[in-house]
Amino acid sequence: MSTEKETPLIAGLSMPQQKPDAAKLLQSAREDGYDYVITDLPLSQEARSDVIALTGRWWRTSIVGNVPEDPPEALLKNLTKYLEWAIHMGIPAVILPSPPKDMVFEYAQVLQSLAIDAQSSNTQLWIRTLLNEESLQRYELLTRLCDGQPNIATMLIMEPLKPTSSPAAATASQIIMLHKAIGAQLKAVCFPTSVFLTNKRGYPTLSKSHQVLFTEVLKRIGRTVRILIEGAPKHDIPGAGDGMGSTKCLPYLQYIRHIRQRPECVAALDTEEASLESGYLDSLQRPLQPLKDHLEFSMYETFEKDPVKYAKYQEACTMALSDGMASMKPDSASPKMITIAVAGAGRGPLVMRAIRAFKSLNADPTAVVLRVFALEKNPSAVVYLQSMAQNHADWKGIVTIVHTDARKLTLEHLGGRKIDIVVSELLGSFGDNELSPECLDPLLASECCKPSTISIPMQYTTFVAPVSSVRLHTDARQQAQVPHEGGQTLGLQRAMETSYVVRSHAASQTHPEQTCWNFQHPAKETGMERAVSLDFAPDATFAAAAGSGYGALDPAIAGIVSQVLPGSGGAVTLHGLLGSFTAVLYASKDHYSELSIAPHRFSEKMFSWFPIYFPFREPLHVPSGCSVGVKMWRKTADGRVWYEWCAKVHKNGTTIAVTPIHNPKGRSSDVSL
Ligand SMILES: C[S@@+](CC[C@H](N)C(=O)[O-])C[C@H]1O[C@@H](n2cnc3c(N)ncnc32)[C@H](O)[C@@H]1O
Repeated sequence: MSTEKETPLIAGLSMPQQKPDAAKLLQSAREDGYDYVITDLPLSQEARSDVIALTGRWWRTSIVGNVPEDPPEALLKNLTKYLEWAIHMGIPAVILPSPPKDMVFEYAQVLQSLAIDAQSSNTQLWIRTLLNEESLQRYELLTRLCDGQPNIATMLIMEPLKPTSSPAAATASQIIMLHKAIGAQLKAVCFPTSVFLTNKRGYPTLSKSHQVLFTEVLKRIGRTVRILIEGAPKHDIPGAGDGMGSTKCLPYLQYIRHIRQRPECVAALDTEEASLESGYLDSLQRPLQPLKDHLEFSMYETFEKDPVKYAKYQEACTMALSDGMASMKPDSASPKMITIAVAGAGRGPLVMRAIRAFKSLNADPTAVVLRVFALEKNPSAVVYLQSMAQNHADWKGIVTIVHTDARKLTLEHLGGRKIDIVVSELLGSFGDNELSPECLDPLLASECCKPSTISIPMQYTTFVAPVSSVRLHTDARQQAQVPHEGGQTLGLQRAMETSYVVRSHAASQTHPEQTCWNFQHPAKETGMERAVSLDFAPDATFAAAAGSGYGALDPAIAGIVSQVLPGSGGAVTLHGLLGSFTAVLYASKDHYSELSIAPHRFSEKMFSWFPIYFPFREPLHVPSGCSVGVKMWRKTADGRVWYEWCAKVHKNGTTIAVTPIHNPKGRSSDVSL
């Protein structure tokens, strides 16, 4: 199925020999199917025929400006003139040279004030960046100097890859750098016509390594990335394709489209999961607080579309029921009753799955029967549950709705019956951050439960990893200005001391995640507070990008990137921490069922949870060979739970840099009990 229309590949063409006549180039490029063309920007007072040939609409939609690679001094002198004109014309994006080697500070100074001006015309500034450490570091320094200015982004220039004795290792190190670029606001990828090889039929094709890199880009940010073909055509194929234009560049576009249509790219971009997620993609959300707030109907509906979560719960219920039935002593007098309480039933999907699990075991009704209590504190959801209990054939006579906070359940609510199995889904992206422990522990310790009562989930473990992403950091900073409750803006301190749920393709996890802490039900440890110190050593540096880890990583590529590469502990800039969790729903001698969003064991195709981002107030630079120490706390007091976090950079026992402790006393963000 072609989905070209829904997710257009936005491709542009740059043919330096045809400049400056953007009007002519645009006409033939569009006939060939390109969406936009690149033209060198004029210096003020330079006369150009295309300025009068094209109306403003074309400049605003179909032209990307290019700042020529002048010598450094001339570049700095002319930058303002070039950009003033682009801003005046409302050109959507301008491509700029990489910062000159010894003039990054000077370049940043001019660029930052121009970028602020360019915001008025929504003009993005794309900095040419090569896929090598030096070029990426220079770009990163530039963006740090420009203080995460949101309209400064990177355009990656694909170069011919050097022949190497180990192509897999070469591709792996390129992928690591690619992930860094994606985390650094990658907006466009440029293929010079010279990187294309020629296939047997004379058509352009990319090397295997370039194909892997490009596929990775499409899988991650294919919905937003711009593609650019640059340079004179090198493949002259008479009568090739159906393009009408005279650019002879159609075969390059056809090849790019061909890669875009590969199943792995289409799968990553066009599944229902991807379209449901797209609203969340790279957009920071405050975590839900289902205990304090009442969820809306549409939110329950969205949750219920998850193809994995409920299947896993049904699996776990089946395991628990079958273990429970196997251990029952036969009693001919009356059937045994198994009592399940669903704590936080919402609209009832877990009730349904518990019933289906019981039915799947084909138990003899004279020997065992099921009772289900659906506990819910949201009055609107209770209305729905009541309707289900009265009308759904599978629920009638089995399900009782109890409108209560699970912490306040009494034996009276249950007609004197104690609970055998508590099923709940009170989990957040960081496992315990929707206060599952605070809700389940009182219930499991109450008169309603027995020492043998089983909880599904039985336990959950929280993970954390350092993350590099200019994009996430910039977006968190922007939250400072976004009006929140009561129309108040958050302010910078609060914005950077708040955690955000985000499905990000623009974040690269720099080290494998490590275990933070764990909660078990029934509780094995007393107290709800936790603290952990973690050390992320430099030699473990890898680039299993957070985005991909969450579902879309090609196992072949995952195999490559998770290798520890020689010299891979290079310098990196961290922008915060990425949290995730794994929940063991049920485990026994014979059975095991879990769900997980931890990148190392992600439950494929599950989209109920996205990772949680804890920002650092300022980016933290980690020089090559240094370790990162992370400390996190879960604190509780006065009916509130909150997290505090900080990090340090150290080498051989000496601390080189630290972040402040974020969110002390929960002054900026917390979860209400
Ligand atoms: C994340 S939703 C899950 C709903 C449903 N089980 C599902 O999977 O779609 C959590 C539900 O638990 C309810 N909830 C949270 N804390 C609760 C508590 N202490 N007692 C009763 N219900 C609670 C919320 O109102 C919400 O309906």
